Amino acid sequence: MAPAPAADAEAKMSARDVRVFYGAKEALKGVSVDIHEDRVTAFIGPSGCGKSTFLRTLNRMNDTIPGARVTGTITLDGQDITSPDMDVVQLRARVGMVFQKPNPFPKSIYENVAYGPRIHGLASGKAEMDQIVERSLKRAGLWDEVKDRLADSGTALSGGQQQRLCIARAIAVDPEVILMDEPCSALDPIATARIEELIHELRGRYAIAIVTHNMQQAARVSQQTAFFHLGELVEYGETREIFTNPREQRTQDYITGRYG
Ligand SMILES: Nc1ncnc2c1ncn2[C@@H]1O[C@H](COP(=O)(O)OP(=O)(O)OP(=O)(O)O)[C@@H](O)[C@H]1O
Repeated sequence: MAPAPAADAEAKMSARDVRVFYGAKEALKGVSVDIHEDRVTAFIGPSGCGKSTFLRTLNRMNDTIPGARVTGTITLDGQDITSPDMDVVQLRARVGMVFQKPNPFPKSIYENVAYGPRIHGLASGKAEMDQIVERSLKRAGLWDEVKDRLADSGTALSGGQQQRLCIARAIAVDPEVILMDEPCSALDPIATARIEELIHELRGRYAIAIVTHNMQQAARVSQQTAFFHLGELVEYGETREIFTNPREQRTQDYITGRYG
């Protein structure tokens, strides 16, 4: 196999030769991908190919899985995040995550957003916290729908609203990167369209990486695409190229629906 290319100094995050083992099983086999500040990067591929496993390496969520082991280098602004010295609580504030199933805390809408800034000491008082909550909900496109009921429970919102609340919660701690793991798969088409619009609006402010099994969605929201198959990164490049002129036969077969 060719040696992994050097880290891209322009990239927000660079993964090089990343391998993930669950016990003895190698689920990810030497993946090298860059995440850029001003772009949305989509991870696509058939079920079980390792998309979510790779996404989780970017903020060390695999640390929470017993038996999981990660090798290789992953940098954030040039700093190696795999180092044992890395403060993972700080890392997960800088590299936030939104999950497949909306998972608001069983607390008020306000508290869902204020929780992170409070534990990270980002607000010096109530007025500042109110501002953070308002700004985060506005950026997540939810403010107008909830501004008159901030004390209501986050879990009482619709699925799409709950997912936007989770995005507001991620935004509230002022992250640099947002990871989204199939954020629309539990949502109806209207709520999905709303999240896709939101991803467009957030691009440029945050580096975004999204796992999706929906190729149309990858084509709509991303500028870069990485195609995974059986734990390998088969092809990575501009979304337009991947979908119109893939270099690899396996990519061609996947995007034309031959498997998946
Ligand atoms: N916690 C775990 N323990 C053991 N094996 C795991 C674990 N999580 C994932 N795997 C295995 O690692 C491989 C990659 O899984 P992963 O969930 O990353 O794939 P994926 O491409 O995101 O799939 P999907 O689209 O179905 O979510 C699969 O073979 C899966 O069974």
